[in-house]
Amino acid sequence: MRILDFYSFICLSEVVAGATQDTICPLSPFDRSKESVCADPAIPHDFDTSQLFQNVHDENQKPIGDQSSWTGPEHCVNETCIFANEELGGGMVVLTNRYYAERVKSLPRVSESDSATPPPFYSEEVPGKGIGLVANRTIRKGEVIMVRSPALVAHSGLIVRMEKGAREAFYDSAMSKLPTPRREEFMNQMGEGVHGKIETNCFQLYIDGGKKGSSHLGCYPEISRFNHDCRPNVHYRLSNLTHTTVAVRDIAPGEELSISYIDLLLSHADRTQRLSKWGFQCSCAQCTAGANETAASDARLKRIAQLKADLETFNHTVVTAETGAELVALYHAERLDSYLGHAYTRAALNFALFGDEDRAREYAAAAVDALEREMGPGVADARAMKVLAENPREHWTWGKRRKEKP
Ligand SMILES: C[S@@+](CC[C@H](N)C(=O)[O-])C[C@H]1O[C@@H](n2cnc3c(N)ncnc32)[C@H](O)[C@@H]1O
Repeated sequence: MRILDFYSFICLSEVVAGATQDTICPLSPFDRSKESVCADPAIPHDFDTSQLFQNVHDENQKPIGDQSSWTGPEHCVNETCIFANEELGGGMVVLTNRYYAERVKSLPRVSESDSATPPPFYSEEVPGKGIGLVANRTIRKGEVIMVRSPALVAHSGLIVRMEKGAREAFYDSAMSKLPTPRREEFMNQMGEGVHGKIETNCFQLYIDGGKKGSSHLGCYPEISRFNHDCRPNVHYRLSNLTHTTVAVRDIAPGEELSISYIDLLLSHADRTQRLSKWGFQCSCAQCTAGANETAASDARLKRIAQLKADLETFNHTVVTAETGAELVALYHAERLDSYLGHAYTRAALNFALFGDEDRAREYAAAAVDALEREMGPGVADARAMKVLAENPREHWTWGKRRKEKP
């Protein structure tokens, strides 16, 4: 049995480029190489509207805006139409078919008031990267920086398939539905025309939990000013349509705020190749380090991949109680601050399997702290780790099967 099978009870989502998997299955903003993780692009044409609210309707959650504040469908090209809401987050347009529009309308409302106020950053030109966000005060690890709803949500497949001329007119019409400040914010983003801005700045979302054809792009104009760093100091998560950014380490005044656009566990060569698809060469400290440092980092990343594979195999004799601790130490050495939740989780479970009570408690408590920062307060994975931290001996993994090597 692979240990991953029972991890999946606890870790509902695997870390995918710094995001969590939810009603929307988010990937990195730009990392289209991972599309197959969530869905393939086919659109459900015949759908039963009685099923629309099945997964997302919750009596206690207000849907995303008053239904009457939505306009559309308008300007339909084949099945793709414009739906707009001037009230939400300063204005939102949704370019999709009727099925997904209904899903979007039923998602919970975003509470932008959870953002840090006044903003703990300013924007300025950063050498070699265009505009970026810079801290205007110390930002503490765990602080929520921004909570935002998108200005534009577009069905990736439908937009790509649209004939270019029709698409331009469609975009013009969509932009006209946004209130002027929101439209200006959107149009100020990097990229040529609306399509270029979508390609450069938007995050991949999977409405409908990754079901076939549910891939959309969500554009958050303020978030799009975050530059990429291979060892970012800010983590983002997407839940429903809400984009939340959180500091993963203390950030000093004057330091640039960064997120990652790609999977951070890739080697230097793979990261470079991945980022080149979006037309830039990464100038972060990790990518511009000397040859020796780059080789040492790549060696650590290789070892991380090996340890993760070993830990996933239930009866693996290579694994000792210390394997998880080594994994966590490597994550720290690599400054993978946005991925610590799962590293600590793996280590805590491994200590429990070996019957080491103190270390299971210690690592499970650290996992709770990291998971809540990365995935949000009270997330199921963190709750599961809390149970382990409180009483390792009662945990179902306690002392099970895995034995120290003689
Ligand atoms: C989402 S935008 C980020 C904000 C952008 N700098 C601006 O002026 O609006 C992504 C673009 O920023 C630039 N960029 C982001 N991170 C970078 C990095 N680490 N190194 C070099 N350029 C970067 C690239 O041009 C990239 O296509």
